[in-house]
Amino acid sequence: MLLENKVAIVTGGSRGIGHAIAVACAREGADVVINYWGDNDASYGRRSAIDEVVREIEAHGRRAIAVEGNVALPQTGIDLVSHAVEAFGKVDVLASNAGICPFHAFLDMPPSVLERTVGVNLNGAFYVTQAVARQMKEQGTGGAIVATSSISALVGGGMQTHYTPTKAGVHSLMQSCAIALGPFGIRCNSVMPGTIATDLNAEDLADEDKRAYFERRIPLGRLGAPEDVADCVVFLASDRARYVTGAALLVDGGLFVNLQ
Ligand SMILES: NC(=O)C1=CN([C@@H]2O[C@H](COP(=O)(O)OP(=O)(O)OC[C@H]3O[C@@H](n4cnc5c(N)ncnc54)[C@H](OP(=O)(O)O)[C@@H]3O)[C@@H](O)[C@H]2O)C=CC1
Ligand SMILES: C[C@H](O)[C@@H]1OC(=O)[C@H](O)[C@@H]1O
Repeated sequence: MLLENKVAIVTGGSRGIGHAIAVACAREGADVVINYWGDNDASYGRRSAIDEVVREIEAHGRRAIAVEGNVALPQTGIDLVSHAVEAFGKVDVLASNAGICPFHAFLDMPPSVLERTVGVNLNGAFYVTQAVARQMKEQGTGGAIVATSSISALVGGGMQTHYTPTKAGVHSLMQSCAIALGPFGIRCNSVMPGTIATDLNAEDLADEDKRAYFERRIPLGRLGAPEDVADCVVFLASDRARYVTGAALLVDGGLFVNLQ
């Protein structure tokens, strides 16, 4: 098992890619602290979603706790670490994954949409990474941090002008943290998913033409599944990637390179 007896924190673990990461970590032998938020209209019933993640982790014979909290707030990272240490004694792995992408046109983008997106996606990744890295440094046994960036760190989106810079920022954050934290044996990498079918883009991909366009453009011929990303996160979090830090792994079925 790749993460035997490790303790992992996964932000945004109630749904989509984070759900798959949390379960993959457990399958590979880790106990997991799952963060979620649920502060939106569509979030009714999220508690049952997180309960299901806990059940799936326990079915792998591992322990799980769910911790509600908005990652945009510095205190949430601190709380996640406290809960992990109290419940499991340490933190070995962080999957900084929570993110939002409220599609919006550029010219009439309200400041509130920009600020919320930057707050959750970029500031949130910073605060949680900082809190976890402080704990890992104190433990003195290194650690692995894997952030969910995106193919959108490398290419644009007309309805994502507030979002793509946050994903470039997350990638850059991992590069700089690799330098800052390397001396403590803490590795920092990112995954860059392409188009993965989740709640984040369900509405966007309900457009049959758009969905068909992606399926045609992706050389492997299908949209990604959350598990495609989760397995790569587990690899980067594991000792198999012991000499990998500051790297970004595209998980996109070949979408990025397919110009023509
Ligand atoms: N889907 C895709 O094609 C791609 C996604 N990504 C990135 O992957 C990550 C996960 O996305 P995906 O699984 O698709 O999205 P989902 O919408 O399916 O899940 C988002 C998760 O983030 C949580 N979350 C949202 N806001 C906050 C917050 N303020 N504090 C804590 N948790 C929060 C949600 O919690 P709750 O359930 O409580 O609302 C949920 O668990 C994001 O960072 C996204 O940018 C990158 C590339 C492609
Ligand atoms: C939400 C989008 O469909 C998804 O998010 C990303 O980061 C990818 O670039 C996709 O556009």
